[in-house]
Amino acid sequence: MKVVRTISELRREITAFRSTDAEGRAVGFVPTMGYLHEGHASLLRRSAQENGLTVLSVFVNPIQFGPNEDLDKYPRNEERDLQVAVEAGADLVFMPSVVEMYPRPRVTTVAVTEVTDRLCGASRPGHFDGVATVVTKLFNIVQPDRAYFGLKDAQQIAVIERMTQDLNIPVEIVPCPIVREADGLAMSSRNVYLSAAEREQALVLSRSLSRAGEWIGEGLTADRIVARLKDEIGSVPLANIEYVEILTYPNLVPVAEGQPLIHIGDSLLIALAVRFGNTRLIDNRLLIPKEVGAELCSVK
Ligand SMILES: Nc1ncnc2c1ncn2[C@@H]1O[C@H](COP(=O)(O)OP(=O)(O)OP(=O)(O)O)[C@@H](O)[C@H]1O
Ligand SMILES: CC(C)(CO)[C@@H](O)C(=O)[O-]
Ligand code: BAL
Repeated sequence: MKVVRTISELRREITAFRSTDAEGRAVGFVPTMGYLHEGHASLLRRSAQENGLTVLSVFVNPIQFGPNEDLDKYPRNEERDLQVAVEAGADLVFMPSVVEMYPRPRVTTVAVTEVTDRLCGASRPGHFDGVATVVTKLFNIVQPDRAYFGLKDAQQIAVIERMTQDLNIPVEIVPCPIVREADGLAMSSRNVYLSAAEREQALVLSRSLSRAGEWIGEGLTADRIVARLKDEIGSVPLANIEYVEILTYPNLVPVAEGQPLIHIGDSLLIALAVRFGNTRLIDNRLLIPKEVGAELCSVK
């Protein structure tokens, strides 16, 4: 595994791979903000299985953080990241500085509308402009055949899929299932911020999302299920709900009112963002039509 810090070095390595790989194998790309965990490792392993070269980027992208967010304290550990990366099958790790990625004042922004109107797009203004802009830059730098993203950030996948279609970026977006701790908590670099009491109470997120599947089976409508989720999460003393929403996926629009969800033909996303102290956690459950009311959709 090789570590590179400049765009020119990275391009040299990828060009060398493409021009010398006798079988013409594909380039897979896993963009991250580092502090790697098993969720990131699952994306790397999948890429390593499906491609001849797996490129990992580790870059805490300042332009996707709001002014009062956790950019300065976002967890970092380069040494551990490299260990996780090598074990999961990364071939090339791109760890650029902020100056390497943004060498001068930026006058260009990639803005994706509509699919960013709700959920994290609404609660983190400007966040997805920052994500779409850096992901476009990274796609242009790496020029991968496939890029791997986790469904924990389901809206991010919807945004990037739409962006690559609208802008004809020649990359296949591969959505990958959410990896959870044994007790159900979705893995996240931000879990490290949680106190023991917050960590314990945060289990309400995965627990209530599982119950929502049962409520769909009982024939409840979206507003009833949202109300029940809010009651269940709200009853946990340390939880502060930012949003709980049920939307169609990947268009991310509200479902028709008054209709039992079990009868809706679209894929559905049940998504939530909840604060425990200063830590903002997200989690979701994606259901595909034949499985509405039954199993969690797992994207193969
Ligand atoms: N638990 C998980 N399962 C699967 N993929 C994940 C998981 N957590 C993060 N990812 C994916 O890893 C990629 C990089 O995400 P990122 O580095 O922001 O990690 P993170 O743990 O989500 O961090 P945080 O939520 O604290 O920002 C994204 O595509 C993200 O969806
Ligand atoms: C895709 C991404 C690496 C862009 O900074 C980030 O939003 C993330 O880690 O999900
Ligand atoms: N995985 C999402 C990155 C962020 O929270 O900024």
